[in-house]
Amino acid sequence: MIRAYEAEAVRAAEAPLLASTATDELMKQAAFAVATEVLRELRRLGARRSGSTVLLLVGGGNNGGDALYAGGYLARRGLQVVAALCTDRPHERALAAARSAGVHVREVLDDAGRPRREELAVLADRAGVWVDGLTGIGARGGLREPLAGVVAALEDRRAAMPDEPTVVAVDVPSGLGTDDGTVPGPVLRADVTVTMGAAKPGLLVRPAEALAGRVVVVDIGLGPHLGEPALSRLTAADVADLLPAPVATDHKYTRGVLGLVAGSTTYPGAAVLAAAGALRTGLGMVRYLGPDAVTRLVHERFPEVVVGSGRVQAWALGSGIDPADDARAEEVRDTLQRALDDGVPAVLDAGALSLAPDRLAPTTVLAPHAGELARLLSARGEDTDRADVEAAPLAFARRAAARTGAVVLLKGPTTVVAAPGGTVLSQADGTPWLATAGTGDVLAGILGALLAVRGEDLAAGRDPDGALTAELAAAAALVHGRAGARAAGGGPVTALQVADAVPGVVAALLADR
Ligand SMILES: NC(=O)C1=CN([C@@H]2O[C@H](COP(=O)(O)OP(=O)(O)OC[C@H]3O[C@@H](n4cnc5c(N)ncnc54)[C@H](OP(=O)(O)O)[C@@H]3O)[C@@H](O)[C@H]2O)[C@@H](O)CC1
Ligand SMILES: [K+]
Repeated sequence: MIRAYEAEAVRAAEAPLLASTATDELMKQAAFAVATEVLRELRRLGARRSGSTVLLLVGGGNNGGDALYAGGYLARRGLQVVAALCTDRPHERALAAARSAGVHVREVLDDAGRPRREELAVLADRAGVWVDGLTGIGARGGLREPLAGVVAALEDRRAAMPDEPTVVAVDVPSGLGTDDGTVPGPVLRADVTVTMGAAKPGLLVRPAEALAGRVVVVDIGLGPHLGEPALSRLTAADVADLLPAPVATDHKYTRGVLGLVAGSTTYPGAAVLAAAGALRTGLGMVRYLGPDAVTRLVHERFPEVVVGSGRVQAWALGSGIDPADDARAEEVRDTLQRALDDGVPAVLDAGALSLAPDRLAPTTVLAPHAGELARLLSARGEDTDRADVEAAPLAFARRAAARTGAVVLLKGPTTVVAAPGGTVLSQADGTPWLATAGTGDVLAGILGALLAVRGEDLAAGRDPDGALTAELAAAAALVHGRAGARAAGGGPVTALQVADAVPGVVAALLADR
């Protein structure tokens, strides 16, 4: 599990260590890790960058101190290091250490405190690696001047350079929404982010995540002082632990039965895709409820699907359903109400989202994309649209979970899952090729199967804050993403191919357990 902590929690965890260690000890550890990563990048870049300098971008806080100490280590290794001071109050001890190690220091603000763009451009052009120590977790809101101007000038310069430099961010890319994953203003996009003590939520959710590059977490001993994470990301090992493999005494009812209300005469394929997702994930049985024509199509593909109602451990409702079809809408509403009354978990996507009652259960998963989430909240009196959600998916997933009392799985290039009890997860396991019709139906099937096989652990109030439900939703996103990547193999992929790749993914996850 990758655990991410907000700036305040990291500060609180640092406090006892700062009190008990010598001056700048933690900062030197952090700086050493940054220097190590810079050297690794230079090695990776090889001869192309030999003789090039390292440019330190130094702000007025401890983040700039990290960069200066890192520069000192690099200068002692024989590299040409230039520190561009973007503040009139640099960290004094770190600056002295950098100077005595041979770092060249340049002031890049004029007397009025504005960035000297030409001088900055010359320094930027000469450097193969930029170390971004402008601001870290101490910054609040979008970057102010002069740092906003410094970042804008550097981004302009980078765009004009034939050979882009490698940018190594100290702790977080400067300007990024550390806690909320937003991009509130100019941000210096990084290729590598060396983050201290623990990951931060903004490094694991869009849109900020896309500007952080590869994230390296440096252990500076905060572990015992950190509490509950603000956000987590499941690894393959975590997902393997969540998947119960069948045992010899299992039969189809103990393995879990999923009830599927999906597909319509307008979108019959959605039922096939959701069934495929569920069956390929592995469960005892799928029961299908739908129109005859769709049932025939499902049966042609999957004769093992059982038609008609009966006992189930979970429901998947909504894929390919037109909420304007009154009879079908009624069926979804009735089924959902019974599930809620009986404490049976359910996943709702597509057509079922607009049919959900105001309040749901923590074992109900709503699986919207950004536009659907905006409509869901708008229907509950909030004035919001797709662009708002895409700009702050973490905040909106949380808000929707709080508002509905359900787990919310917000689909996107990174999937955000929020539970009403506060658990939040994000998964980025897929491939852009997954943005194609029908893959959402497959995801609903995968998640439906996971809810069914873990149905006993979710039944009748056993997951009161939605924490396990949220983990299963995140696990479904991982399985779906990996299946997409496996099926795509770097090229286009269709939804049914994604479903067909799921058994291989599940087998690989279980084999590594
Ligand atoms: N403590 C330690 O030993 C350790 C600390 N560590 C490191 O310290 C970092 C945190 O350092 P920090 O708390 O000094 O804050 P930091 O991120 O440098 O920013 C403060 C500077 O930014 C400025 N500023 C603020 N908002 C701004 C804005 N919107 N736009 C523009 N400027 C803005 C603010 O200016 P001011 O508001 O004072 O005018 C001030 O100059 C952390 O990320 C990690 O790298 C680790 O290595 C572990 C050991
Ligand atoms: K930074």
